[in-house]
Amino acid sequence: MLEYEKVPIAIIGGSGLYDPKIFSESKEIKVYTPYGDTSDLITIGTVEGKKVAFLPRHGRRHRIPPHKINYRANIWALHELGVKWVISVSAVGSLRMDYKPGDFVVPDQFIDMTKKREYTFFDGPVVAHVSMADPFCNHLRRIIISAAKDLGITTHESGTYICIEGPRFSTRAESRVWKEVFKADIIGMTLVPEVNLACEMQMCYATIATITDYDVFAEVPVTAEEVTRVLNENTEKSRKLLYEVIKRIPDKPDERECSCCNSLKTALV
Ligand SMILES: CSC[C@H]1O[C@H](OP(=O)(O)O)[C@H](O)[C@@H]1O
Ligand SMILES: Nc1ncnc2[nH]cnc12
Repeated sequence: MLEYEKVPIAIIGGSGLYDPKIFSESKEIKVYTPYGDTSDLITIGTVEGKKVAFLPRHGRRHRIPPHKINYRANIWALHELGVKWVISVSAVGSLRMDYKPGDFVVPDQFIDMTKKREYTFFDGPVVAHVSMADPFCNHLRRIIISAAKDLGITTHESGTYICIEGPRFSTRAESRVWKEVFKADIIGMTLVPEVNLACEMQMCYATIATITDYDVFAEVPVTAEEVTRVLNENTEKSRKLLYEVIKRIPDKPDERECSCCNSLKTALV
């Protein structure tokens, strides 16, 4: 078995974030997994003396659509590197007027409307049912929220992310259901099963959701063109925030103030 150097923190970059541009020195490595290829090579760099891995979930040239991402390979590879903290960045649509394009959200819940993905590492004979009551790491969420506040980035401290299968956007009727019946706050296509799998690997996982558009409940429906334009404006803010968050992550894994590291304790059958 290959031995990789240990890296405690990882960033998973979403649409628009293909290079974090925050590393003082970096190199690229390939990590082999039983599930096949990761979305791209993994960059390992340093931020203020801390080792950080970076993986763009759609690949560097955005060549993998959300329903084709090899989520299991990505999370397995990060686990193989010894990652304990995963900060993911995702472009999202807003389902409410007071969550505006350009604002950030740190989601605390999700609703899964995906249809055909690989959701677990436990396909048998070992069976596990991890708790998803609180899917995101509250310790990491608090670090992100306080860093964003200190940087003056308009950030909503909670929100329910509805994950659709994609790659198409929602119909107006669907958007109405997500907003008015399900009461979701933001919408995207990638959080599930990324967060589930990170949880199964007992990692602390939280998301910086960057709002690019009002979903199709708005008068002028969302387009990929609109998303891309706002994305570019959000990316610089994401980089600043990531830098600040990494600085504040505790150096030792036993300083984690959450139960993510024990998620399998009560899950195995
Ligand atoms: C380019 S618009 C739709 C695309 O953007 C989001 O990706 P990510 O979460 O990786 O930033 C959304 O989920 C879709 O995959
Ligand atoms: N409105 C939207 N629906 C789904 N995914 C998105 N990603 C960014 N905006 C989105």
